[in-house]
Amino acid sequence: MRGVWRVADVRSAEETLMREVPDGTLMQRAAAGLARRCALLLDRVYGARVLLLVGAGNNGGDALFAGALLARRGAHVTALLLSPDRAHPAGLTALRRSGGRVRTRWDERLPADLVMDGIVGIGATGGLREPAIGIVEALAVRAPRPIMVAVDVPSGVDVDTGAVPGAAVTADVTVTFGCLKPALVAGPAAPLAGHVELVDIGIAPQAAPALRIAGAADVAEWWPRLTAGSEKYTRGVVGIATGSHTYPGAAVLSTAGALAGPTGMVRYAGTARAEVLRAHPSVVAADSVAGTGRVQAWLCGSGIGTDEDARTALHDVLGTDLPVVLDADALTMLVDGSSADRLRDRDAPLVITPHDREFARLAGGGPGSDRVGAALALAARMHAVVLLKGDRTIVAAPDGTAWVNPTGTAALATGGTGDVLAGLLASLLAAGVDPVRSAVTAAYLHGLAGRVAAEHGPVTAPDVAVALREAVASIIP
Ligand SMILES: NC(=O)C1=CN([C@@H]2O[C@H](COP(=O)(O)OP(=O)(O)OC[C@H]3O[C@@H](n4cnc5c(N)ncnc54)[C@H](OP(=O)(O)O)[C@@H]3O)[C@@H](O)[C@H]2O)[C@@H](O)CC1
Ligand SMILES: [K+]
Repeated sequence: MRGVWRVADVRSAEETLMREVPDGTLMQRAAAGLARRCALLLDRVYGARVLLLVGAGNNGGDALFAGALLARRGAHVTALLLSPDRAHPAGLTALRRSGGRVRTRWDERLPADLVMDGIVGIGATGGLREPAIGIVEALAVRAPRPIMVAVDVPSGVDVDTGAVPGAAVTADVTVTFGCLKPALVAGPAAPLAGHVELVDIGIAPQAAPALRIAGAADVAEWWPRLTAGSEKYTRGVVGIATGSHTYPGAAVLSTAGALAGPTGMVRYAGTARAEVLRAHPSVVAADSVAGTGRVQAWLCGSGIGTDEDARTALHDVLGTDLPVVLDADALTMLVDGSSADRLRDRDAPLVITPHDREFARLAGGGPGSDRVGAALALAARMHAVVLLKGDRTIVAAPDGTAWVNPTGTAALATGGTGDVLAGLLASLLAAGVDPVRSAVTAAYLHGLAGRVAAEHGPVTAPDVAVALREAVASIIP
């Protein structure tokens, strides 16, 4: 698991360490790491043209010191000072001593193979300001486009939320210091960071992380293991109440997702029985939730519709004392409040998997640009684990912990992939995995499956279901 920390926690960790090391040490470590990464991005440092965009704070200081290191290796380094009176004095001296040049006016002709964005870092408030906006826009359309390296964070993003309040830098690479920050991994800011490289400068935040990122090792650890004594019932049985005559595909896809999971058996309940059995002969099918044998968790929602039968299915699922995943149509049915008493009376885990429009219906407004904050608020209100789908899917728990999924891919933005995800998630719950871990694991493997499927061309939801097995096999020993 990797942690992601907010600015206040980074600052406090920085202060702790600064009491132990000589002045300027952290900036020297940051600049050395930054210069090393920039050198790797350039074909050749000697003779390369490097442009530093230098703001008024320490972020600009990092850029100046890194520029000095590159200048010593023969790069032609020019620093453009955006607030000439406030540029980091020691950084400026170092750059000048190393042969770097300093400019205080933007000129379209300033050459650049690589641009270092040291406009603003964790001291940012609001979007970029002039003259930075004009300069960043001009560089973004320059041909050939220079390599854009953001120092610590892309300038212009809201570091704590990942919102992008105005103009911002789009980086190819962000070299960040000490620890990851929310804007590098979540919200609309995350894609602006490009490839994120972490430079260890010795800080170790003590606070709980604002966000967590699962890795393959976590997923492998959480996935239930088969033993010699395993049999279908001990592995868990998952119940799937999805799809209908009108939408049998949703039933087939969510069942496929469940079959890729760790449970030993899948029971289907609903009117798409025939289609499910044709596609997946190992499934045991019934017409209704009430008529289904014992299961350890339920998935209810996608393609089930909102008619009387669908309402009965939702009512019956929520009437159990089992973990439940609600998706799509089930979320729509929640909004009218008719299941409120059932929800209130439940102690068993509930996981909901909305996309933005479903989220808006449930929460009374869309997630906005603070997606983590919005997901956490809904989780607390509904006493449910919220898996908010997106390019960087968020998993938020009622206890205030939040995760962001690192494996997402745009290839998954196609109809039916959410059904596969929900099926897998329900299977993990039925196998006894804790609800947050189930949601994080399902999102992780679903993202990997999307990537695997995309290697073979345009992706459809059935491709993702097939690729899920390969994704599981690549992670689970
Ligand atoms: N933490 C660590 O361990 C280490 C941190 N280090 C580095 O220090 C950085 C933090 O430095 P910092 O605190 O000096 O703030 P910083 O980000 O340079 O910005 C402040 C200046 O920007 C301005 N400004 C604000 N918003 C703006 C906007 N939207 N658009 C334009 N300008 C804006 C603001 O102006 P003002 O509002 O005062 O007019 C103020 O002058 C950190 O990100 C990392 O790179 C490393 O060196 C070593 C270890
Ligand atoms: K920056």
